[in-house]
Amino acid sequence: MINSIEKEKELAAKEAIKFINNNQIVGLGTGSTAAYAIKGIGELVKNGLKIKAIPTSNRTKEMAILLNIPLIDINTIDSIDVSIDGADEFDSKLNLIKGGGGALLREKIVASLTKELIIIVDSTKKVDTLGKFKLPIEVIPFASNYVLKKVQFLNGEGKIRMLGDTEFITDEGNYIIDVDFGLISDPIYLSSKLNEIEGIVSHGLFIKLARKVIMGNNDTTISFESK
Ligand SMILES: O=C(CO)[C@H](O)[C@H](O)COP(=O)(O)O
Repeated sequence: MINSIEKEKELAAKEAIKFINNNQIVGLGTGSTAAYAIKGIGELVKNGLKIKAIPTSNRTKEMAILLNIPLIDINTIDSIDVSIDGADEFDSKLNLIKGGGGALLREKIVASLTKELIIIVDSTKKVDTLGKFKLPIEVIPFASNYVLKKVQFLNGEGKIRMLGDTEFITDEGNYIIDVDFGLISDPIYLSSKLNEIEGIVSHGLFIKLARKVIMGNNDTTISFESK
């Protein structure tokens, strides 16, 4: 039996894939919610949809290959028509925290190249103020201690993400530091301060990137559009 949160993820994904059209370049997100969309896109491709896709992680790439979704090299295109990805939190301005799955760097690059970024979530991801979910920050391993110290000056308490006894390593060979900033009242300010710190490759604050958030809500979906 599929539980209600999984149902919400699946409903949001099914709604989002309706926005994909023939001959588009499509960004494929990472995570359990994005996986429902990728599965749905696989079905559409099987039934004749012609797209070229750009995966945001090695995991997603493997899934796309298994589903025979044609891929294209991101370095050969100028823009992406539509991307579908998940999020760890979103607020009423459609600012996001992403990176729970550790793919934020490629996700943010894909999001930045995308004309229409559609975020799909279950109803637990909607917040008044971002920050209950610790902010993932991708750092080069050489700078991890330096960045831990620097985020303290921004009132952040960080920990290097571990996988068992060793550091979690991203697809780009970096570490993730998960930082508790408390509630983030000014995500634009925090984002700009983090962008100034040497050694941070990317962070999970996605500001003004999402066009639309589709949230599963019990047996239906609710869409939030950016203004
Ligand atoms: O940002 C992400 C991966 O880096 C995911 O989109 C985010 O963590 C949400 O994942 P899920 O859909 O499994 O809750």
